[in-house]
Amino acid sequence: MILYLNPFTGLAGDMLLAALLDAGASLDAVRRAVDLTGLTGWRLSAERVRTGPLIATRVLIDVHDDATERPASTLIAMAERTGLPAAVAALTAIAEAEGALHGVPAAEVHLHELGGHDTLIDIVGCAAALRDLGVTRVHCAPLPLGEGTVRTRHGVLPVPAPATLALLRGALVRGGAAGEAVTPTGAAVLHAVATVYGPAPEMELRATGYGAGSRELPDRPNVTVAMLGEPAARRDSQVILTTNLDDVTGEVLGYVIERAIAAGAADAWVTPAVMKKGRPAHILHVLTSHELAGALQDLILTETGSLGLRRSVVEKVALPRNVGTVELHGQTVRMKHGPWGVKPEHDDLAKLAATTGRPLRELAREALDAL
Ligand SMILES: O=C([S-])c1cc(C(=O)S)c[n+]([C@@H]2O[C@H](COP(=O)(O)O)[C@@H](O)[C@H]2O)c1
Ligand code: NI
Repeated sequence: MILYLNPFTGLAGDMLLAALLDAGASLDAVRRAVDLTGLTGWRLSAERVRTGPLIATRVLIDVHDDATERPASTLIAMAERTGLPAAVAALTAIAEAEGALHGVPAAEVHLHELGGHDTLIDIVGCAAALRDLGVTRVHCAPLPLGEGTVRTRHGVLPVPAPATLALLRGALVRGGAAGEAVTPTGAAVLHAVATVYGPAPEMELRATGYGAGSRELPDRPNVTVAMLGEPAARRDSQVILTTNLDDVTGEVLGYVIERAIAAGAADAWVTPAVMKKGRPAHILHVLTSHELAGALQDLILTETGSLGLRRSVVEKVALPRNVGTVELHGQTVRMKHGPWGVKPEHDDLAKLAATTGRPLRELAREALDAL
């Protein structure tokens, strides 16, 4: 599952967790993960709230008699008990950022506000929610940096907070948004899951979630928006390279097709044509990924001697398929299962026909019977 985030007014750890819960993550799964940390006396709930004109989810964290500051190493050890690598990575990144900012080794960092229970619950909660939703890739629109100052136990700091900025190295950011729009906790989770910044990836949208922040804004809902989708693999963008050839032998055409396939082309073929001046010719077509298009273009031009070709971007539609096998006359034959039925792999049948001397069509029937 792909997650695309629109940090409309910003992104804090609690807003991200709320957005993931609103998009369908299980609150029980999140609570079970937090429980594994060994933290005691905490309660986590989610409520539907109005923020501006929108209804969104807000998370509420309630903790009794807990420490409000901790060494970073304590939080990391607690996160390690959850078996959630993203939670450990996020807390380790906070320790490293804080260590670099304050000039102490990461292992000796003592966290103030960031050492509280809410940091642990937000980070472990986000990691558990991402796992529960089956998220494998996170994309995010440019993050609004906010402006002003923030009062911390370090004293007054600029916004974005130094820890947030350190955690956002490599991220796409933009101006705008009021106050502390992105917090170190939100930035740490984005960092830990190797977020890709930019426009929404192509995906089939499955669910959306609105995660509310704690502040009310005068003119807009204070939300982070989560969009969940499946990769749009069935509509893969590819390139077709074509060139008209009236002075190339059949031998060269066959050779170029073989070389193109060996170089990774998805397919290569020729069609007959009658060109200008009534010349009989062939059109060579090579279907390829964008990545291989350059190399295949060079191959075609070098081997055919053509002075040019056409490139067009096409949408390739591929139905889902699985490959199984059957054993036939002591050999393995691959069987392609698609939505339309099953088909034996021709290359395997041809090999079997060569070694057994049996007719190809009979072997195809036997392979289907062997299923
Ligand atoms: O706790 C520490 S050491 C701390 C460091 C810094 C630096 O930028 S350095 C900033 N803060 C502020 O604490 C809160 C934490 O907010 P979360 O929502 O991420 O829990 C935030 O205002 C930071 O700017 C704390
Ligand atoms: Ni700090």
